[in-house]
Amino acid sequence: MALPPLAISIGEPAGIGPDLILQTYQERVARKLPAFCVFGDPELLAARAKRLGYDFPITSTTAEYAAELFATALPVIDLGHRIADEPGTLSPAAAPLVIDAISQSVEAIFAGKCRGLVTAPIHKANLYKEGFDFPGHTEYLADLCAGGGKIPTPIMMLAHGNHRAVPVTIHMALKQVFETLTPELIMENVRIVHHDLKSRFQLATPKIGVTGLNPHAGEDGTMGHEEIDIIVPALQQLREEGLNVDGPLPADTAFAPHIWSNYDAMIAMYHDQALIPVKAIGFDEGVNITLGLPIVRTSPDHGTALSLAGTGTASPNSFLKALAIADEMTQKPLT
Ligand SMILES: NC(=O)c1ccc[n+]([C@@H]2O[C@H](COP(=O)([O-])OP(=O)(O)OC[C@H]3O[C@@H](n4cnc5c(N)ncnc54)[C@H](O)[C@@H]3O)[C@@H](O)[C@H]2O)c1
Ligand SMILES: N[C@H](C(=O)O)[C@H](O)COP(=O)(O)O
Repeated sequence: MALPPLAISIGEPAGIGPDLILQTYQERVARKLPAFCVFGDPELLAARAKRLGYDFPITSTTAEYAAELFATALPVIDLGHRIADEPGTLSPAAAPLVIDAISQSVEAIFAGKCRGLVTAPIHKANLYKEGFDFPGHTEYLADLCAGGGKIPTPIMMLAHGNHRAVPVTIHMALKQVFETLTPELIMENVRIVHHDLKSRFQLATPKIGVTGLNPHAGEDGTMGHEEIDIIVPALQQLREEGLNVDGPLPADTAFAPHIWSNYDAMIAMYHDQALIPVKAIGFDEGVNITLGLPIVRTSPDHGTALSLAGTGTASPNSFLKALAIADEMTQKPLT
């Protein structure tokens, strides 16, 4: 039996998401891509396709028929929101489309109509203006996956090949990081990463590095106490549980490729500590993978790149990698 399609949420319509989706569909045969359907606005996609010179059909359908249609037309689940094709120009009116695309993709996955989600980039500030109450996809997806009165803890993992990095605190102001970090939060993150590396990446005995927070991992408490008070106790407890963890590693050297390569994942204390290395070694090829959820979700490692939207010059590489990883991950049972 044919696999259900992957869901793609359209992302910010003024950004490069629609361009990348169209370019990816155009390359479906050459790259032997898996079937996917877009949750979005078919008219917007048609207008962007015309602007970019693509002439394949774009058809409104339901997720059930998308895989069958995929060979002949780009299948779009029409969410009923009409947005003008104005690349580079943000409009708050796009927020309902962007948000519904994510939520309805998740609904289709839970209903077994789609098998995993690749998200095109959203413009976070544009959504906040319209009352979107989540810092990003990662936190919104956790909320959508809530069950039994519990919201799962989502983990943001950025991966460039086998170089994987995870921030313990995600989308928050730097000064909030100090109040948020606790041994419990670090342990919860490490346990989820350990679990998902085993179950989703077939790594039987994951080796995990954990960075410090302060310069030189605190230099024995002379440059900050979070290592001694928070990180070391967390690592001790995790070792007692049998996890293979090293740290606190000074964050400035932890991501040197010869050190990072010793670990299946490097866990850092805040967003930029973890994301800068992945984006620096290959902005074009990094993929954002959400762990800790009962669904598979991947995303390119870049944002909306408003100035490139509608120009046809945005690189599709990270988006293609995100699609490939979602395809691979959804062919193995999630445990
Ligand atoms: N997954 C997501 O939804 C996601 C990820 C990152 C950023 N964002 C959002 O995107 C918006 C813009 O963020 P930003 O400017 O910091 O980052 P950005 O990734 O959009 O752009 C950073 C730089 O990289 C370039 N760039 C980005 N993607 C490219 C591609 N595919 N090909 C060639 N060049 C590319 C841009 O032109 C720009 O110079 C923000 O609202 C941010 O929150 C969303
Ligand atoms: N922090 C991510 C990045 O910079 O690549 C990005 O904002 C995406 O976050 P979500 O996947 O939570 O939207």
